[in-house]
Amino acid sequence: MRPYVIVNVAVSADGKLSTRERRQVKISGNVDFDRVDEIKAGCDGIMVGIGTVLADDPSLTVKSPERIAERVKQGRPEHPVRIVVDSQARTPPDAKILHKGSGKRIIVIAESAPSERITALAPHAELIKTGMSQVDLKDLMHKLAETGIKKLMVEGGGTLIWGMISAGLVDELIMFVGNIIIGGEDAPTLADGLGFIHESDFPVLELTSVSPMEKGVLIHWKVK
Ligand SMILES: NC(=O)c1ccc[n+]([C@@H]2O[C@H](COP(=O)([O-])OP(=O)(O)OC[C@H]3O[C@@H](n4cnc5c(N)ncnc54)[C@H](O)[C@@H]3O)[C@@H](O)[C@H]2O)c1
Ligand SMILES: Nc1nc(=O)c(N)c(NC[C@H](O)[C@H](O)[C@H](O)COP(=O)(O)O)[nH]1
Repeated sequence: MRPYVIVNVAVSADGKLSTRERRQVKISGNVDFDRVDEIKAGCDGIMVGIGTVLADDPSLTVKSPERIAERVKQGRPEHPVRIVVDSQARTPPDAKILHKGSGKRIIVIAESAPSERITALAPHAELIKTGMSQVDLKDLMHKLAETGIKKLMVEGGGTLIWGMISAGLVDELIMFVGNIIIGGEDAPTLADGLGFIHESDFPVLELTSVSPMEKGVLIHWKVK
């Protein structure tokens, strides 16, 4: 048992998520941000990797007051449960994700996380421990499903998305491809990590829709 997992990202025309300095870049505009907000509002959880928290300091809250009101009307919390995959508990205790907006936060750590960092984070978030030196994403999905997370959005970055895809944990991939080229062999891409070697291991996608949006293209894929 695991949640239905949607990966949503904005990439440049050359497939990058940000610059090689991991500086956040405006790839899409307000129309796309509103589209992302709608998906987020429809999910029970939203998850990012620690690299994204350190680079962007996102809050990952639902932004539209109407969507928040609709969630509350349905008896759901204002925001999806916010989850950080953070093996060594590096989330800064003053990170926006821990302080902006109401609701539950989960920091997912590995057995080897230093105890003093765990102590610093404990007042701000629920901690889930899984995996020895790195978070065990399969086990995490199982645990999240047990807490009632049925639909989960993953917003990046490239290392976490690779981890999720290579473990066969992604159902849908939604990507906005923008009209800029970022370049740089060290700039994060949609799926970083080690990469597959054998063609037989490549996850195969099924194209479900393509549409022009803002100055780029919105692509929906299903993972077969
Ligand atoms: N354009 C977009 O839509 C978008 C969205 C999110 C992030 N970003 C960008 O992505 C960059 C961050 O990406 P990143 O790759 O450095 O970091 P990331 O956010 O993918 O976090 C990676 C970290 O997650 C942790 N982790 C623990 N267990 C793991 C596992 N089993 N598999 C994979 N990771 C695991 C590791 O500590 C790893 O270093 C930033 O520059 C950010 O701006 C862009
Ligand atoms: N859709 C989209 N277009 C972009 O051009 C871009 N750079 C991102 N990147 C993802 C971004 O990092 C997070 O969506 C915000 O950082 C959320 O942060 P807030 O909740 O607003 O604090 N996303």
